[in-house]
Amino acid sequence: MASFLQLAHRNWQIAHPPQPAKTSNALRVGLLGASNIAPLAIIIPAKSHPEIIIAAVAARDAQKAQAYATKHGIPIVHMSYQELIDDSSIDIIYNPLPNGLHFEWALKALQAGKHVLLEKPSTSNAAEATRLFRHPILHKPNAPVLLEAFHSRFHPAWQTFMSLVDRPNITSVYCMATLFAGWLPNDDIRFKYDLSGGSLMDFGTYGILCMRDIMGTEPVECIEAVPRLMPEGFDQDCDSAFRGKFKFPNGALGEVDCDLMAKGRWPFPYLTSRLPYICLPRAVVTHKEVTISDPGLPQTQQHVVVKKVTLWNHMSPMLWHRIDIEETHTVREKGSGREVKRWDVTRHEKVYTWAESSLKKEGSKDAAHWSTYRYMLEEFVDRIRARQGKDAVWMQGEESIKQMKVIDSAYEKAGMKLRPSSTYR
Ligand SMILES: NC(=O)C1=CN([C@@H]2O[C@H](COP(=O)(O)OP(=O)(O)OC[C@H]3O[C@@H](n4cnc5c(N)ncnc54)[C@H](OP(=O)(O)O)[C@@H]3O)[C@@H](O)[C@H]2O)C=CC1
Ligand SMILES: O=C1OC[C@@H](O)[C@H](O)[C@H]1O
Repeated sequence: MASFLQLAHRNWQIAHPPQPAKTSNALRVGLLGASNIAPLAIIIPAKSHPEIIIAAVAARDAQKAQAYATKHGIPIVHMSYQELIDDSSIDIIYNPLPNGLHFEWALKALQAGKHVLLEKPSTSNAAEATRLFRHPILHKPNAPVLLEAFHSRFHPAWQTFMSLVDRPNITSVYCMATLFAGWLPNDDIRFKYDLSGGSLMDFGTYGILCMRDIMGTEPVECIEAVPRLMPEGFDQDCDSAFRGKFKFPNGALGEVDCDLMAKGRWPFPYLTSRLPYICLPRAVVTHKEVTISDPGLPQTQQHVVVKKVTLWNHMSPMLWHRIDIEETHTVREKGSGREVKRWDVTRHEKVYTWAESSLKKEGSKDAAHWSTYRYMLEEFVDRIRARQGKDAVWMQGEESIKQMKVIDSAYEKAGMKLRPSSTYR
């Protein structure tokens, strides 16, 4: 009961953060589109950031833009995306348009001298990502800041989980996320090929990022790719689910499993004490057996450990998460290999703020109401102000390119078309 109240309180705080006064030089953000995600991803996080003002919104439909602005207290409404980008009072453009419009509107915003917070996946494919992140505009003095908004990696739970992984000894990584069928309509932007949809482009991007981050290197090859296409009558170039297996240079395997129309894999309404875990998004890392020093043992015996580390709810750890560290210890005879004894040790960690982490983050001002998006916003502003600390978390443009290369490789392995490139230059 106490932990349920804590969970409810934490989530209430995230939705209702404190609202300190804005500084006189606060950065002004313009929103492209009256999107579903902006309230969670930037409008609410901005409330508690003294240096961020949500100043303007533009939507294709003026009435929709006006209604959105009124609902969220946004002072300026623009009649078109271009008008927003041309607004000289705006410093930052937040781009949560459908994936297929990310490249064009991010580049237009950069060309207008704006910083850009760009929703994931950054672009439609690796060719676009390369053009965008290696654009000369980003490599001149005082270049604007461009960030692919992979919010989850900014959270201390993810960083702490990563510190528990023993990279050289990883044998496999499994990242999964599902959404039950019916949550998204069949004509959602995520299921339209022309808008660069697909489950791999959506939930799958988190899995790919987690896998790459955990491994700390790039896969050599996508060795298996199993898409489930949209139902008949809908866009058959789009995957509603995707499972991809990747081989890494040290032989380790990575598997990404995502489903935006899951049936029978979601626990509701058959909740039992065990089931809630079954379909929760998670990242699981298994390691090979390692020998550890155990001075209490006779010379003829050895002590080995196999470790598995799981982060439950890796995409939205601020709502709830748990890190499981499970170790299987074995003592065996060196010569014969005979097992002398075996036991399991399991511990759990929860890390909602840096103060709860075994890692330290110098100068962090975080608080219990910070979501993954709020952590990211802090780093984004610090980067714009050129005051990022030595422990700064970031997503480099080159990583965004690698991310899209892995996605492309999986679509190619599945025999599917790559998502279409924009003709904008
Ligand atoms: N970081 C995160 O946690 C999340 C990120 N995302 C990402 O954010 C982006 C948007 O997702 P979400 O907010 O759910 O999407 P929405 O369905 O709300 O679409 C976003 C906006 O796209 C605009 N749009 C422009 N052209 C089209 C078109 N042809 N068809 C439909 N919409 C169009 C609409 O703008 P207008 O108002 O002008 O009509 C709409 O407001 C995606 O890239 C997604 O991957 C999504 C959810 C979570
Ligand atoms: O990024 C995302 O996170 C939350 C999901 O519901 C959504 O489909 C996805 O775009």
